[in-house]
Amino acid sequence: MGRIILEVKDFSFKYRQTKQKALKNISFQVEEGNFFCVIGANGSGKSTLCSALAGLIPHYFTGKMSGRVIVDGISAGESTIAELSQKIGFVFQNPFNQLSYTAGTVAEELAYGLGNRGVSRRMMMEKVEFVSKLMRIDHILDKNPLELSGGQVQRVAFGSAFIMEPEILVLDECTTQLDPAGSEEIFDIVKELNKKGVTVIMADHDMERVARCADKILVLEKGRAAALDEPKKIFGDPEIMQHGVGIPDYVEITRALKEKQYTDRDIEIAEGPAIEMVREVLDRCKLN
Ligand SMILES: Nc1ncnc2c1ncn2[C@@H]1O[C@H](COP(=O)(O)OP(=O)(O)OP(=O)(O)O)[C@@H](O)[C@H]1O
Repeated sequence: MGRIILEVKDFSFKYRQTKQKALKNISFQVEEGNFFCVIGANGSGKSTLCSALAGLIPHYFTGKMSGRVIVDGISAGESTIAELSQKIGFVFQNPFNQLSYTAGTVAEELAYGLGNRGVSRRMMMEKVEFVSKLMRIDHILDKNPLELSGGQVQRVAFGSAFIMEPEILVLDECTTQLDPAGSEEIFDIVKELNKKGVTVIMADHDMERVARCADKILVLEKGRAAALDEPKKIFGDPEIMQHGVGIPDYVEITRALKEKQYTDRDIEIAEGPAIEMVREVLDRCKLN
């Protein structure tokens, strides 16, 4: 087992305005370099968990909290958001909430966090240029962030997170404003960063994407951890849909082939191996 970079210990949280707890006794560990996904029905607590990992709980959202979130040895509850931001970058569902609202241009918005870190002006400009090209926003660097479309703001939010070169990225349904092609383009960048060693924690509704990316999956159900395992075990469990989550199409197809005894292979969760299985079955049908 690799080094544990993030640990959640018996964590519970209730927003001040609500009666029910949004998270109940959640415990898990994330290994450095892993791609860790969080899935669950609407309202199951995914965003609340992401907020706790990024330190927005308890520093921004108030309520009743117990248990601990430990990020690379630091207790999130006892350190500041500024300290945590040295280690964690996040992109949230609503990118407009992530704008600084003090920057006059996209370039200033991207450089905002670097300014707080005392990075030299030359270095800042180099980094802004690199990240803006990566996120394909180099043509809007002089625009006011408040005049951008949702998709552009989402790209700026990603750029602002990437520019800080965090060890951990927390992504909460972070491509809601992008079209499918834009969304895939950004996930290719996220996967590339993950390959280079960045730990990714991602809440997402797209089960194909989760199955393709995740090393481990946490299933939340009404604020509780309903399951925690590798993708093949999670999606291979016939009971998984009872927790309010969908399964990738590839699992449905390969499970049907297995149940109807067209194959004795195990279910597949990803596109490539699932297509291979369907081909094998078709070839065998042709021979018979
Ligand atoms: N800022 C908030 N103030 C009060 N209650 C909140 C707040 N944010 C979330 N909640 C409540 O906490 C519970 C968990 O919500 P949360 O947004 O974490 O779930 P989710 O799994 O991310 O849902 P979705 O998939 O719809 O984004 C819900 O009952 C929700 O109403």
